[in-house]
Amino acid sequence: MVAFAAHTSAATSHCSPAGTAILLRSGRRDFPTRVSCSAAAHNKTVVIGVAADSGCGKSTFVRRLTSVLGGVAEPPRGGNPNPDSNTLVGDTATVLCLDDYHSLDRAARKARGLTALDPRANDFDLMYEQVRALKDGRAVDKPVYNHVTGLLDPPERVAPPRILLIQGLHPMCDERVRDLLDFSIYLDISDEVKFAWKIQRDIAERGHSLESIKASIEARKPDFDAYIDPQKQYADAVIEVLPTQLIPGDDDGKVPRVRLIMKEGVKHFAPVYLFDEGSTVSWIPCGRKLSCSYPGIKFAYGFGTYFGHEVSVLEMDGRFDKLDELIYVESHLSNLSTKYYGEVAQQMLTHADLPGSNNGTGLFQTIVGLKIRELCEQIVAERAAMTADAVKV
Ligand SMILES: Nc1ncnc2c1ncn2[C@@H]1O[C@H](COP(=O)(O)OP(=O)(O)OP(=O)(O)O)[C@@H](O)[C@H]1O
Ligand SMILES: O=C(CO)[C@H](O)[C@H](O)COP(=O)(O)O
Repeated sequence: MVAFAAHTSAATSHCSPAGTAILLRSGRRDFPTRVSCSAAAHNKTVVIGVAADSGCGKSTFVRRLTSVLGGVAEPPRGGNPNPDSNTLVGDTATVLCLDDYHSLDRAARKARGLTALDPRANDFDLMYEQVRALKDGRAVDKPVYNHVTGLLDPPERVAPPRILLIQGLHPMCDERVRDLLDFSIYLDISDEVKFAWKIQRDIAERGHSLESIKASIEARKPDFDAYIDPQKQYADAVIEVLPTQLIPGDDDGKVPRVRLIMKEGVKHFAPVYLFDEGSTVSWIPCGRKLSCSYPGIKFAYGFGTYFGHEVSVLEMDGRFDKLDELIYVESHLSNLSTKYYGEVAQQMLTHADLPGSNNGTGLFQTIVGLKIRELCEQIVAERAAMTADAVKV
């Protein structure tokens, strides 16, 4: 049986260095922060936050999520779009990358000896003002951080969408921004797996050396521990990725053990369960209906506490051999928020090319995407009913 370890209950870490960061303003204040009215009604935009360190799967998760929400989210078009924009705009959802709120460009960070993870390199006041404006139905002129040049480009206009996804290093760091979120997710990748993913990507795609990758991870680690990692205590759902326990000593991340930690009591979010809600289950599905090559697959489900919150935890260790057999696993899970039988399996097959599609990272990202779709639909329906009631009165 897998132990669902309790985490420390006290929230001792803070995202801003003692008494300073979030009120610091930078040269970025020259950027226009004006907002303008649009047709969207007050507080109609649902805001979802996705937090993780760099290279930990935020973009992959957002791709799965926007696919579940419907339509394709693409870089902005029309006007004079910035080809290096970080924004994605779809029929239902707009995705903002919070790197756009870096207040110091690459050279200024280097000169001041700060990493992009440090709140002093980011403008949380502007982030709050603009997320608030979008949530209230007002368009904003949002700055653009250019990852190619490392410079701050002129702002781009963002209209209020039905669903706003804010993804990046700090969606839950500033209390004011955190309070605007209708739901939040933290992607918690263990050091061993993060290192393995980064090596695979940065050596294969970016030509970096092993030593430079190690050095860059080490350099960011103190700020990661101080400002990024503490956000997980606020998340409604956490996807934790750890080395497998099926192969002793294995830590290359190719066979991950993935835990979906779901807070109890979150409005519009009923945690997923395996077999029987409220029980403790360990399940090896390999056999006639699910092919498993070495080292096999093991699921677990149970309860625990996470930073003082009651949570339920679904865990998968191992890899799928054949994605088209996934429906067997799906049929044993409940509260999936699917619209038809087999929707999880179908989504996984559609995105079979994305990283993690053959293991618990892809499975749990897909499930969280479906839960978020239902949550958004319920919030929109609830607000519409409240508006209708107010009109009657
Ligand atoms: N589930 C996964 N399994 C294996 N590798 C993964 C997984 N998710 C992400 N990766 C690796 O990490 C890389 C970065 O993923 P992704 O672009 O989704 O992360 P990100 O957090 O958006 O990164 P960045 O902040 O650097 O833009 C991928 O190219 C892949 O190499
Ligand atoms: O953490 C990051 C993205 O999530 C980047 O490191 C950060 O945005 C700084 O960018 P650059 O690599 O262009 O200096």
